[in-house]
Amino acid sequence: MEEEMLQQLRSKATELLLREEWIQAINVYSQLISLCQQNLSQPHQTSDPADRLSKLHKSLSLAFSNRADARSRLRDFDVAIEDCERALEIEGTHYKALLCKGKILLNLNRYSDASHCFQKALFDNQSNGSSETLQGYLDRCKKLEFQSKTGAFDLSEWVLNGFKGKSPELAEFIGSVEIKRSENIGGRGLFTTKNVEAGTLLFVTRAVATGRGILPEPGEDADESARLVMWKDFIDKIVEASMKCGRTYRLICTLSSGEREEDLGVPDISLFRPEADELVFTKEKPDMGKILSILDVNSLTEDAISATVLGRNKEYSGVGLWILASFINHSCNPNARRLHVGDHMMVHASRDIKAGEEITFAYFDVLVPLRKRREMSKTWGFQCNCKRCRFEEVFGCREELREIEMVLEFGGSDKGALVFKLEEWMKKWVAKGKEKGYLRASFWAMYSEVFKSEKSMRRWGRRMPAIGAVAENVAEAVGADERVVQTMAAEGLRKSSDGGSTAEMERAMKLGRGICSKAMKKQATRAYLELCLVQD
Ligand SMILES: C[S@@+](CC[C@H](N)C(=O)[O-])C[C@H]1O[C@@H](n2cnc3c(N)ncnc32)[C@H](O)[C@@H]1O
Repeated sequence: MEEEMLQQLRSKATELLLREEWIQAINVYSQLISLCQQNLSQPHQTSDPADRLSKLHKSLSLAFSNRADARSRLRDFDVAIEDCERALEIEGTHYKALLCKGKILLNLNRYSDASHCFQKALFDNQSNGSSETLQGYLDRCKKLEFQSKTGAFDLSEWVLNGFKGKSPELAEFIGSVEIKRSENIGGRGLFTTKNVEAGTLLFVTRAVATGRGILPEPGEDADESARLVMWKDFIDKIVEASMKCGRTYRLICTLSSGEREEDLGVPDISLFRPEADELVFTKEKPDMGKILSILDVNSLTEDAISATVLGRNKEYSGVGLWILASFINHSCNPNARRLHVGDHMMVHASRDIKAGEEITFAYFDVLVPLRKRREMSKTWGFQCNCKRCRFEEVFGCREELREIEMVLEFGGSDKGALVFKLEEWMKKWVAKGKEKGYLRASFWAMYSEVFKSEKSMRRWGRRMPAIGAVAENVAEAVGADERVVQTMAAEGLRKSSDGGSTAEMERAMKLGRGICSKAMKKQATRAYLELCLVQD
């Protein structure tokens, strides 16, 4: 009778599991678990009590590990791991429980803990015939653990194959960075702990959640509702992740909700290392209001100017929450950029950064004059307080710059003449290297137009600094930018096809590091830059 009831529940649960009806399967496994526990606590008249106990224990451990599997499919990792632990308390090398726990830990980026589970599972009798699968998981753990310890990522093959196939699997990685108070900008910010070269990866992090969709052109009727659907989906996913994972919610709560940033605590960077946390799961009921205001301040869109989305159809728009990246402040002379690969964000230096310098990226376009940047930072809810803005605040009142802005706004003048004038004024004002870079960046649109026009170059080229020098100066001041590198690479490609110098191409390649990061080797960087030129 006892066995009959257990068997009925087991068959029903297996069927639900096979049909991938996870919630119902979890319910039936919960009933099975209760029944096993009840039976274990009640003595029973039987000819072989030891055999009965052993069968009940087997049923119980299997039920726990199957419920863990169903829970993990719903990404309910905290409770799924608890189930694995309970199965393993009964049977220390339970194959299914170890496999499930290993997969969850791999998903939580705890590579060495996951590896430990897969190793142990290899020794279980039931692993016969599955050693290849386990070896596959062990190889993945090894590769990801290496990436997470060294920051040695390589996207070259994928880039050179034209982003065909699945995007490469990436580990999470935290390089030489720390969170500190930002004296210059305010609130907290992310800082380097040693000198880093342009292209160096600073960290790689996976989104808590993303929302993606194909949005109609801005202004079209359907635009607003498509955007709302994407945001709603994104917010729902964040709330779900906060409810299911105590650690995720705790980390989200370290972020700014935009108020009194100066009073917020400064979390230690180790908090963000997945392996640093003990597997102790305390649940807190997520506060919806708090989550919404945090998302308001910290959500990032993938199509920002300092971001490059690799390997996805450009028509897709995406929004996401990447926790560590949320500590990065905006600057109009940024020194970092981000690459998006699937749900991972790879943040790298877009120019050389000194130890102790704040890491910043551009929330909005910084290749525009101060007045435009002021408007944009206002829509972000802050007044930019960066070094470049402070410098241009003083220079910005110069009548000569106003004149250029007016002409640019209303059009009509020879841009070559304007560039020439600005260059002459900068000489008169004795502007230093970085300062020249700031002003050239502010008026990049006009420089670019001139460099791209053969007619303008014939007329003004000899009286202006070369594209290579201007581009390097701008990149030194505001970090490498795709548009600047593209203008230089275009000139390089044009000259090389004429059989001329490729010095511009070489310089573009050097700056390309600041765009592509060291995760792309030389050939891949070149292929990527050429691809950008074709698409331009
Ligand atoms: C994503 S958070 C950046 C980290 C934040 N400072 C913190 O302490 O958590 C964005 C917020 O930081 C502040 N912020 C970022 N860049 C800034 C800038 N250039 N000038 C002034 N405030 C800035 C604004 O309050 C903005 O809403």
